[in-house]
Amino acid sequence: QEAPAKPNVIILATGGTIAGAGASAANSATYTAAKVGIDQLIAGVPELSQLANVRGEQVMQIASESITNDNLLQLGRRVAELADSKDVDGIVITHGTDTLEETAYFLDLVEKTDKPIVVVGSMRPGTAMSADGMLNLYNAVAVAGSKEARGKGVLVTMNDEIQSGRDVSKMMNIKTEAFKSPWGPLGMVVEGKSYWFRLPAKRHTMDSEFDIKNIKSLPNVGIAYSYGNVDDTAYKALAQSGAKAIIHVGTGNGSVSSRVVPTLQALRKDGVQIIRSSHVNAGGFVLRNAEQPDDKNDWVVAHDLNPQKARILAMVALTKTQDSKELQRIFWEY
Ligand SMILES: NC(=O)CC[C@H](N)C(=O)O
Repeated sequence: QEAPAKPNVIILATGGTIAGAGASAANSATYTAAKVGIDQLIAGVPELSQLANVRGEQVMQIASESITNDNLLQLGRRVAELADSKDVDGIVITHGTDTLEETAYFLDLVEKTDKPIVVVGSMRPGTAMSADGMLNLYNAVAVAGSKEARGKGVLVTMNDEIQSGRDVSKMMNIKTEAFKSPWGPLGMVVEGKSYWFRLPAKRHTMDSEFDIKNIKSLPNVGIAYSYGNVDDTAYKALAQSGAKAIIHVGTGNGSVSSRVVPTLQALRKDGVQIIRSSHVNAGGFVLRNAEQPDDKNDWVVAHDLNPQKARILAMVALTKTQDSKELQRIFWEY
C-alpha cells in the first residue's frame, strides 16, 4: 500500500496573539489576544493544504500569561493521545508567546513520542500590518509534517527559525525577532523547507524519564526575584503558601544576598527545595558551589535554565523524587 503523499498534522489552538485581533491595521501592539478560532486561522492560510492534511482543535482560548498547571496537564494529555494515534504524523500548538517557552519545555519533558511537536505563536495579531502569524503557522506545519523533525524534541518556529523548545526564550516583546536561545537555533525553515544545523544535547521526549500519562498533578513551585537591597519577604511568603521548591532568581551566577542566605538555609531544613537560577537576561549559567556552598546548604543549581523553565523542570521532577541529589542530577541532564 502506498504511503499518503501528505502528512496528517493536527493544530491544537490555545489562544495568544496568533489568534488576536486589533481595532485597526496600525495596531501591532494594542489588541486583544485569543479572539480568533482555529478554523478561521486555518482558513486564513490556504497554503497549509499544500503542506499537509491539516485539522484544527480548539483546546482553550486564552492569553498565555493566564495559563495554569491544570491547563498544561490538559494540553499535555491531549498531545499524548494524538501522538499515539496512527493517523497523526505531527502536532502543532498555537500559543501566546508570553509563556510559550514554558509550555514547549514542559511538553519536551513529558511527551513520549518522536513525532514532531511544534509550538508556535506570533508577535502581531492577524489584523495588523506585517502580521507574522501566517508565516509562523505555515512554517510550524511544514516542520511538524516533515520526517527530519522527528526525534528532535519539542520545537518552536518563530521568525523563520527552528528553535529547541528546551532552550528558547522570549527575549524581546515588541519585535518579530522575539525568540532566542542562548545556544542558537537548531535550523531554519524557508518556503516550507527545513534546514537543520544542530541537535539538542539534553534528554527529551522518548529519552525522558517523565511521562504525562503518570503525572496526576503538579506541585506548587514558586519563583522569587533578587535585586539590590532584596530581603526575604517573598521567600517566606512562598514557603508559607506551600511551595515545595523555590526558584531563587539570583543576580549573576545565581548569587544570594547575605540578607537572604539564612532564610534559604532554614527553609531547606524545613524541607523546601532551594534552586538557584539567574536573572541574567541573555542566558544565566549557574554553577554548583560557585558563589554559594550548595553542597553544604543542600541546594540545587538550575545551570542554564532560566527561572521560568527551572520552575517547569522542578515541578515535573518533584512528581518523581523529593531527593535534592536526584533533583540536581535531573537539572544537569534535562
Ligand atoms: N505575542 C503574544 O502572543 C502575547 C499575547 C499574550 N500576552 C499571550 O501571551 O498570550
